[in-house]
Amino acid sequence: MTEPDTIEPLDLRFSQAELADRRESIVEFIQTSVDDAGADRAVLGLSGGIDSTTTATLAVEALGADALHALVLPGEVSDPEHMSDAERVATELGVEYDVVEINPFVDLLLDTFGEVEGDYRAVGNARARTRAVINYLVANHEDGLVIGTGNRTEAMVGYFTKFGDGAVDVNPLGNLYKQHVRQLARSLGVAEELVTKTPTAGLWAGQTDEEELGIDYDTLDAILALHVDGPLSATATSRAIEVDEETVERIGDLVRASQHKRTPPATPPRS
Ligand SMILES: Nc1ncnc2c1ncn2[C@@H]1O[C@H](COP(=O)(O)OP(=O)(O)OC[C@H]2O[C@@H]([n+]3cccc(C(=O)O)c3)[C@H](O)[C@@H]2O)[C@@H](O)[C@H]1O
Ligand SMILES: Nc1ncnc2c1ncn2[C@@H]1O[C@H](COP(=O)(O)OP(=O)(O)OP(=O)(O)O)[C@@H](O)[C@H]1O
Ligand SMILES: [Mg+2]
Repeated sequence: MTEPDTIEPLDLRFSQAELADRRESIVEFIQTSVDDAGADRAVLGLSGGIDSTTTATLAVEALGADALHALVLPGEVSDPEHMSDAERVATELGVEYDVVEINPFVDLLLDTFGEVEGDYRAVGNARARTRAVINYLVANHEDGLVIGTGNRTEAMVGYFTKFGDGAVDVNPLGNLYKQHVRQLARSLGVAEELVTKTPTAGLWAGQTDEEELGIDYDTLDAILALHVDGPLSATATSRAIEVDEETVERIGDLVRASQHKRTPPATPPRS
């Protein structure tokens, strides 16, 4: 286990005792969610990334390998190495998994709406929503819950596709910042190359989260913890972690603008 000595600009990692508590409560949460829903099993998309690897590992701890069905869903722009990492994770965890190519579904959309071709955001989000359709097909058929992999960092800035990878029944990692996910993954024995792999949504060629967001995850975690979830003003946050105030304000704007993704669809008042 190769943990860095410290994390800049703000080390938010848990103590070993806190981490053990979090792990226990997440495992219990998965068990209770499936039990309370009267479900038999759980379905989860595996991408070869750290969020889905960690979630799958905890889901197996909670439910047993026999109760998890993993779906590896490559698309035209998926990195084949990530897909083989996903298959390796499923095999090592001993869970049933299917590999389903999403290209035919997405191609059908592009054949029908030719003008969308080249709109990488619209097409990328359609890839994420196609995966959601497949996850729910299997969940319906097997009386399963769809287990989400979203963490607090991406949820807060709306860095997910509405009704795409955001279309899930529960989010076990939803209260963890990205650096917590890495810490938890290491403690679970997830391979270091998966922990340190560059995070990518894999929605278009060459996409990386940090490049698209324009900020690295450790700085983003710090701004969320101090300013958005915490009491510090933008100015005080900027002083505390030596990030310019515009960046802190920009993150605050992303949180406000993505509120619609974290709440049920709005309706007009009843009277
Ligand atoms: N104020 C408002 N109230 C109600 N609805 C509102 C709205 N503003 C937009 N909308 C709706 O929301 C839509 C935009 O949301 P959405 O379709 O999600 O699209 P959008 O947020 O533009 O794109 C998704 C973002 O998440 C990233 N992503 C996606 C999937 C996975 C990951 C990852 O980390 O793995 C990251 C992706 O790279 C991209 O940056 C609009 O087209 C509109 O329909
Ligand atoms: N090719 C894929 N096959 C199956 N599921 C996928 C695929 N790509 C994305 N997903 C699902 O969408 C989720 C969101 O992607 P996201 O990139 O945020 O997480 P990750 O890939 O697990 O980790 P990282 O953020 O480090 O890349 C994934 O965790 C996974 O459940
Ligand atoms: Mg990813």
